[in-house]
Amino acid sequence: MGDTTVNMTGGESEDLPTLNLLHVHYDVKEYIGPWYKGACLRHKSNKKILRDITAQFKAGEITALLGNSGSGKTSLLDVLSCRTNGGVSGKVYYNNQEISKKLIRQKAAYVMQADRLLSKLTVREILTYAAYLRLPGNNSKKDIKIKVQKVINDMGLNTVSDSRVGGLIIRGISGGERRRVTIAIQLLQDPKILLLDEPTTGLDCHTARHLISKLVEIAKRGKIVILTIHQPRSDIFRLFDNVGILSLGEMIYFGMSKDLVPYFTTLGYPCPQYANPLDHYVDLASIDRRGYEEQHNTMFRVHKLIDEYLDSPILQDINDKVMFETLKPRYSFSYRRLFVNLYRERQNWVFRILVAAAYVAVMVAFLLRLQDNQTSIQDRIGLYWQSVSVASFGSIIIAVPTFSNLPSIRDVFYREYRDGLYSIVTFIAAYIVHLIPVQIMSTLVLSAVGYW
Ligand SMILES: Nc1ncnc2c1ncn2[C@@H]1O[C@H](COP(=O)(O)OP(=O)(O)OP(=O)(O)O)[C@@H](O)[C@H]1O
Repeated sequence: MGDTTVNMTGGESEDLPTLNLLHVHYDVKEYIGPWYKGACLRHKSNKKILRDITAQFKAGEITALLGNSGSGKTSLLDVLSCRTNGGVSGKVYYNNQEISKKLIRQKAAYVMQADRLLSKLTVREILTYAAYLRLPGNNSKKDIKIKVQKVINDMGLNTVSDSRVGGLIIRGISGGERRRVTIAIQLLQDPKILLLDEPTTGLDCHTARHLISKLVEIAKRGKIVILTIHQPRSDIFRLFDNVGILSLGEMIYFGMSKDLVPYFTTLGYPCPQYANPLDHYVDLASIDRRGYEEQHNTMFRVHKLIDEYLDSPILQDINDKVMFETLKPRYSFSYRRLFVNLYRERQNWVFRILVAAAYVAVMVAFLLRLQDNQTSIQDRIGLYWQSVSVASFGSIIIAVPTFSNLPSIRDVFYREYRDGLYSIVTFIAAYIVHLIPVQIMSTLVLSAVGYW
């Protein structure tokens, strides 16, 4: 599979890198009771943080995750970045490859909420030291300088590149610029996936919009950009390609931002004329805990929204896309490659043909002696029994040349299985499927000779 295939102008080619989630659940163990009882004596309970999350994030697109506090936005980013401390079930794939800590370290960068920057250094110095620490040692001084300048340009930090960052006592660059420096540090490694936990928190509306515009530009260069956000302005909402709204750890909407209002309108929740759609629908997905009745009513509404979304064509469409992109291609590529490899193994084919030809010769010699009378019936039955067993005995003979090929197939399988490219079942299924045409051909030949 190709990697980044989005061009610099934002134009997309067919094979975009994607991050797919399929029925992801995230649970943590909670210990209830006083701490001095220790982990063994305290009552353990399973806390469900995320339930049945299916989503697709594509390169070139920016996705915002929203929801009230505690809805599971940060936890979803944690799952995507393999930073969880509980049990994650379901599948998360990057480009049809199941994610692992190693893969995520290579492909993704995570920008946390807090900006931890050394106050006495300038923006350029901070980025240069970060580049020396993060980039491989074979980068020359000149390469580092070029990369630092590139991220400075990308994040629009040119005017402050030689200013000190500053801190609480001595003021330096602004809050928005500090955020952009933090993001620029992560961009040094040219990640394919950029995850940002509430990047606009603490910024005024104008600075927040400017920051999101920069992230849109970064996404257009072929990155997958996913961020969590609280109450974005409506002009910021329009910048997002996709929106995911979470409540109680479940999705109530995941899809294109332009489809958000039509989707909720069909459910009977149109957006009031002058309201910000995101504010309105995040409110709709929130639990009001001020009183029993309010809590009961809002809980009921949220569960209804979750059920509606689970039955929606939007989720069905995402589900189909994720299934298609994760399971089918790997199966078919595994099958196709095995087939091409085995097809080109001439000795394998020669043996198969020789076995079939030898058996046909025996059969013909035997059949020629048979006559059309009562005594030959027993011989004919014996011949048919023999023909049935030829497939299994033939396979044992054919296994001799196949075994010479097995070590390489086995080694490739172990490597790719460890990399999470496919499961054992997929590989065995591909191996069996590739044999079907050969088996059909040889069975047809044998049956035809037997019949005539
Ligand atoms: N390791 C953990 N152990 C126990 N509970 C956890 C753990 N991680 C998350 N949670 C709980 O899961 C829920 C979701 O947390 P999360 O931080 O993902 O919410 P959020 O939507 O990002 O909230 P906020 O907007 O306030 O940051 C919360 O109730 C939180 O307490």
